[in-house]
Amino acid sequence: MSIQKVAIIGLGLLGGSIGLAVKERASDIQTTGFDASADVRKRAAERGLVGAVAESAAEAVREADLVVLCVPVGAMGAAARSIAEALPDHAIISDVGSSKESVAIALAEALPGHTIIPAHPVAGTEQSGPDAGFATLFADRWCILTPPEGADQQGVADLSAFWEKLGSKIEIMDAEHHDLVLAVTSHIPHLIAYTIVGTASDLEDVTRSEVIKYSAGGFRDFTRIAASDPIMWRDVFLSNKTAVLEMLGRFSEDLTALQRAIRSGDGETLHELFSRTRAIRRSIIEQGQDDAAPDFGREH
Ligand SMILES: NC(=O)C1=CN([C@@H]2O[C@H](COP(=O)(O)OP(=O)(O)OC[C@H]3O[C@@H](n4cnc5c(N)ncnc54)[C@H](O)[C@@H]3O)[C@@H](O)[C@H]2O)C=CC1
Ligand SMILES: O=C(O)C(=O)Cc1ccc(O)cc1
Repeated sequence: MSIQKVAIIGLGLLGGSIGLAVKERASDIQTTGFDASADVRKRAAERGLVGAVAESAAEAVREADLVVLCVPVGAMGAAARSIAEALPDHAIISDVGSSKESVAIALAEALPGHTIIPAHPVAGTEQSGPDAGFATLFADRWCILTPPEGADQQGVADLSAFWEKLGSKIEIMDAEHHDLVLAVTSHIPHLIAYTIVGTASDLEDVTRSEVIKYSAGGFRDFTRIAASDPIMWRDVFLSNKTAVLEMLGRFSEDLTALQRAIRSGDGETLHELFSRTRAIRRSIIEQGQDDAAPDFGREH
């Protein structure tokens, strides 16, 4: 069955972008939306992020074929519970959370018997809120679906077709693998950015004005990432604890090896690593995926 009515719960960057992308690229699909914040609901209505802004989560989902939960991962369980009584039996429940195993568990607990197909559009910016969304966010970006074992295949096909209409490329993998891969490619890079910007601001002999004045180089890229939403990222690290700690262990070992190379004057080790990483950056650019690199923010 093709999806005709989509309910979006959470009308910030991701929810708003889905609404705008549907309006621009799949205008035959009707959208309703709800956000727990009255201010966000008001702004969402002013910007026309969805066809209709509902006054409750239940009202938003009552006729939906697909519900997409676009709230911080720590709020997925509560958002799912808030739609439980009004959810049509046939509806697909999905989400856009940055971590997948814990979200899958929270959704399955809140909505037993429903078709749940978690997803993660690997597309975003450091901005958040109802003014941050834009229609092209998902164009040419991966959307990773993590259907649980035995998931309804028609539902997976319908959800894939929905994301393809918004311009995404689809990949399917299990939730545990997703969480390991994203720990390395997204979560730890954010943790490193939060750390380096925090360390610089803590240094007593580096004044705040010097940090700003000399931030034209690599530090500036880190400050963009470190400006990402604090609630969203708190929830990502708490929910993807196992994979992040596993990958952080490996990262610390590699950092210690570099520390040793610097201390012992081992230029060969440094040069070999930096050449390898330069080749990785170049191959990302050759594949037309340079937006996925640290300088990720796009004008919109
Ligand atoms: N920001 C990014 O670049 C990306 C974020 N994600 C994921 O998307 C999700 C949403 O992130 P953003 O849109 O960036 O956040 P956002 O902060 O822009 O929007 C989240 C919205 O959810 C609302 N909300 C919170 N709890 C709610 C509830 N129980 N019911 C209804 N509304 C509720 C908030 O009021 C807020 O307006 C997160 O799970 C995040 O991990 C995924 C890909 C990229
Ligand atoms: O702004 C950036 O650099 C990002 O990395 C955006 C982003 C944040 C979280 C995701 O789960 C996916 C993409």
